[in-house]
Amino acid sequence: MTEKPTILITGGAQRIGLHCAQRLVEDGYRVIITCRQARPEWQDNPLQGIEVLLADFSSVEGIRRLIDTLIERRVRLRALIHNASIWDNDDQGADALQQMFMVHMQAPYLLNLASDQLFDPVQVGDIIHISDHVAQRGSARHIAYSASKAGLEGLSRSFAARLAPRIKVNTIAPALIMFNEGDTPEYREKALAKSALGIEPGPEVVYQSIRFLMDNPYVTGTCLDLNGGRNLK
Ligand SMILES: NC(=O)C1=CN([C@@H]2O[C@H](COP(=O)(O)OP(=O)(O)OC[C@H]3O[C@@H](n4cnc5c(N)ncnc54)[C@H](OP(=O)(O)O)[C@@H]3O)[C@@H](O)[C@H]2O)C=CC1
Ligand SMILES: Nc1nc2c(c(=O)[nH]1)N=C([C@H](O)[C@@H](O)CO)CN2
Repeated sequence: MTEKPTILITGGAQRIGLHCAQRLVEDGYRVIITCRQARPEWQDNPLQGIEVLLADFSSVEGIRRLIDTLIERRVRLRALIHNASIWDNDDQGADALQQMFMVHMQAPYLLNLASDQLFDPVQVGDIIHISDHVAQRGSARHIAYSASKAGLEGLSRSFAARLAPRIKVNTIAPALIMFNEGDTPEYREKALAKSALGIEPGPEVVYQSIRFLMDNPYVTGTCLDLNGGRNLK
């Protein structure tokens, strides 16, 4: 029986990453996700068809440990989705920028540099970076976050040039996709009003964007704006 193509999603234990992992399993892929801690609910309800690798990107050692594990297991990736992210304000100053640099730039950078040992040498592969609409415009309340996401978009363009034609490399830049539990009604109303379409679309639209990029043989080095017309207001 032919082996299922494998997709790695970083930070895939919750929210957008987990939704996309579950949808890709439904599509017939073998999916590996990373997280820092296994969820207690997995004891009684293990994730179906999803392999979990523990990985903490707050240190270079933690990133390299993940890469070494993938190489030791001779994983051959069809796609690598850089989804892991810290969304925090700038109250922690230097630590905020350092940690967001590690997660949004250092981890994608080191994993992408290892792509010749991680991807199937025969079939075309995809690397997809999940950025944010604010990367290109800045954000007064999330300076380190938007700057590190802008760095991620720069990495994406450079790796697209370096890894072509074997691996397509792209970015998806969402605006609001899904709120967090603690978001107040006032915050939600304000956030919805920022885009022309004014909706909280949910994680399916990110999955649809991933499938578009994976299924299209002629798209690399691009950034897919997934923002509900946030730029129109
Ligand atoms: N939600 C939204 O509306 C929007 C999201 N995005 C982007 O989409 C992507 C997914 O968003 P969302 O699902 O809300 O993400 P989350 O805020 O839920 O974070 C995703 C995962 O990142 C992982 N992560 C955080 N720090 C580290 C670390 N040091 N090492 C390893 N993993 C880490 C966490 O893993 P762990 O399980 O270990 O805690 C977490 O589960 C992100 O890149 C985000 O920036 C962009 C615009 C809007
Ligand atoms: N890692 C994360 N990044 C972002 C999140 C999140 O929850 N985790 N949320 C947003 C918001 O949706 C924002 O776009 C509007 O509230 C942005 N990035």
